[in-house]
Amino acid sequence: MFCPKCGDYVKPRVERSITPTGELVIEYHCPVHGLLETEKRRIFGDNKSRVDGGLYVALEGIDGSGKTTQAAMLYEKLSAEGFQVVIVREPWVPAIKEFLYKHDLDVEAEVYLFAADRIILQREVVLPSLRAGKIVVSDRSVFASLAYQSSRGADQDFILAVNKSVRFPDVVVLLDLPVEEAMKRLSSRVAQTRFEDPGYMEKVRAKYLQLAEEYPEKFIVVDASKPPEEVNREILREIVSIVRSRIRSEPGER
Ligand SMILES: Nc1ncnc2c1ncn2[C@@H]1O[C@H](COP(=O)(O)OP(=O)(O)OP(=O)(O)O)[C@@H](O)[C@H]1O
Ligand SMILES: Cc1cn([C@H]2C[C@H](O)[C@@H](COP(=O)(O)O)O2)c(=O)[nH]c1=O
Repeated sequence: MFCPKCGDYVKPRVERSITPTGELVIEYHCPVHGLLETEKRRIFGDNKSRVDGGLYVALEGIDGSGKTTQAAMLYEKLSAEGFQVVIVREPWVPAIKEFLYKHDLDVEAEVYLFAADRIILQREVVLPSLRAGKIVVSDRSVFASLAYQSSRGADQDFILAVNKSVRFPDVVVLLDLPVEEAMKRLSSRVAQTRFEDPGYMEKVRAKYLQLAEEYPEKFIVVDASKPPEEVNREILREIVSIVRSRIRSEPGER
């Protein structure tokens, strides 16, 4: 892509996001001079395929592992395949998120706040969407609490007990990435959170890999250091094969 400020072609950094009204926004950034071009696409199509009981897919991984990027790509591809897809993100409630980011809390208080936020999100969006046969792609889930808060010393059984009324995802895609690589990716961000400390992230990464062994029926571990399209192809292959076994088509449709 051409950058007028560089006066040359550059390999852009691509950021994808989804607006609440269902538009896919793709931004192309020059690595030196920032935003070059914004592309907007409507991605709500005539999607009729329902998945029996819905499918709750969580994207997990340390900060900067590419969850948001992959969520947007999954939305785009699964919608194009004719599925109804809903994207959500934890933390969900802005006031809870702001409080958690601002204050260095006692870890058990942190567990309660993340769980309260999750319960609100599930009642408001996740559970009704699953009942309607939609695919819910969630940027983080209860497994984030199991990885992050236990890495700060919270007991795993305590975290499970606090989250006892929470629905667990059907599938957890763990985007596994070395911390050094994640920190490089995050360095271009203006605001970094108190959670993005390399030593802490090493513990969190190890905990996620341990959880993948504890819950092998749920976890798909993906090498997130590959290019985004390649990572997405791998995730999509797994999700589509699960979804195909659960499709409920409307009469006269696919
Ligand atoms: N596979 C990839 N290879 C290289 N860069 C990537 C890849 N995936 C995402 N990125 C870039 O890394 C940065 C972080 O990605 P993204 O925001 O998707 O991560 P995240 O896991 O959602 O982070 P956070 O948990 O902090 O919100 C972005 O600049 C994104 O463009
Ligand atoms: C759900 C959840 C999240 N966290 C941490 C993990 C991240 O560092 C932040 C969320 O940041 P993001 O950039 O918006 O993904 O919160 C956590 O510690 N425990 C949880 O349960």
